[in-house]
Amino acid sequence: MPLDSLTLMIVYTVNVTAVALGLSVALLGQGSRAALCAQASALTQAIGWSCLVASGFFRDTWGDLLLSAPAMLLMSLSLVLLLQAVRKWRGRPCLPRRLYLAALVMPLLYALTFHHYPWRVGLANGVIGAQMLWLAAEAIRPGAPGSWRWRSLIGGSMATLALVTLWCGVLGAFFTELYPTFATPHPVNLIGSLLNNAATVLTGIGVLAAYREEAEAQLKTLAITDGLTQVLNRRAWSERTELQLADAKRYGHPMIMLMIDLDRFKQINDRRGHATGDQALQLTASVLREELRSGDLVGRYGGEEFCVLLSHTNEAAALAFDQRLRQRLRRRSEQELGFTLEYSAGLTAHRSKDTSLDDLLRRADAALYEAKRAGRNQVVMSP
Ligand SMILES: Nc1nc2c(ncn2[C@@H]2O[C@H](COP(=O)(O)OP(=O)(O)OP(=O)(O)O)[C@@H](O)[C@H]2O)c(=O)[nH]1
Repeated sequence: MPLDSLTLMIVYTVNVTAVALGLSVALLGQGSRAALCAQASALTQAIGWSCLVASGFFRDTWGDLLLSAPAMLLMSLSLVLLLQAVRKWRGRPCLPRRLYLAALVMPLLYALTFHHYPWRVGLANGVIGAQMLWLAAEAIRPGAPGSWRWRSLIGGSMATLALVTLWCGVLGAFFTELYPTFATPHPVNLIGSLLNNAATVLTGIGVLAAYREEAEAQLKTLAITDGLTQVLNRRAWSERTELQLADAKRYGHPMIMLMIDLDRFKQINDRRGHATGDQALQLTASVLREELRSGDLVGRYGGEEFCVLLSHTNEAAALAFDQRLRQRLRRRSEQELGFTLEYSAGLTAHRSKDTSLDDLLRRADAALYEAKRAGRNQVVMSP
């Protein structure tokens, strides 16, 4: 029995609606902007296809125009939304808002040229096919985050659909008698409908896989980050420092550890409130991040105590770093908090006979204690 193009399209519309509803149930309220874009994309696509199939029952009447032009708008919009989701998942900047307006241009031209079949079919399929190609390229392009699993599902589906859609456009524009309506039982329509069905399911799975990856990455970041200051927490800092120290031992790089403790922090809390104390900690972390180089490590070691590992650094450079840090913290705290933040620090260099991180921590801690005892607001180097 030959395949019936219209039935395939109706089945496809049911399928795309089911995927859209399924994604909404699975992802709604998960707090990911990319997942929200992907859900909105699936819903607009489902409504768009419903309009397009319905328009087939009003061929060449006002009803046809009133249903198929919005269908083009929704399909184009759906691809822009999925493109935004993929870009977010790949850590790329969002596209400008005017792109959403650009999605209006094709449906407008489609409506204006509605009575010129080759034009409108060529235009609509050409633009939608090009959008699919862009989306496929964005998913597949190397050099940005994202596992090959979801990228190949979304990229592969979009690339395949782009070819079919562009081919429909060529047939409609240049071989109109072979392709008089989108429901013509032409092989490209039949194959297109089957591929659309498969691609919708695969894209839906790709979206779920991308969201899962995003959620996993967020959990990993949460597990290693101090919630208040956004620097490494004690465990993550210690683990990474151990690795760097092992490297330093093997290759003989100079390494410095600096233990920093804010001065009279209890007074700040008592006099200005805990919220100001928290702001002071956040400011200190921000100043530390600004001063550090990419290979250095900073972690929150305790309440108002930070540990810094300066790699490829000798004592003189570490003392210069301490001076810069002190000045910047003083300037920014006066500007942003309205009082001066100061700290004491203990500094020690990595030695070849150190057996573990604890050896450095012990010396840095003793030096810090000396700095406090000597009147605070200074750095003491371990002998
Ligand atoms: N606001 C705020 N305070 C914290 C946090 N963690 C620890 N603290 C406070 O930090 C203060 C540390 O006080 P102390 O150990 O006496 O140290 P200090 O007042 O800085 O005195 P010195 O170190 O001798 O200069 C305590 O009052 C803690 O409650 C935090 O996350 N937020």
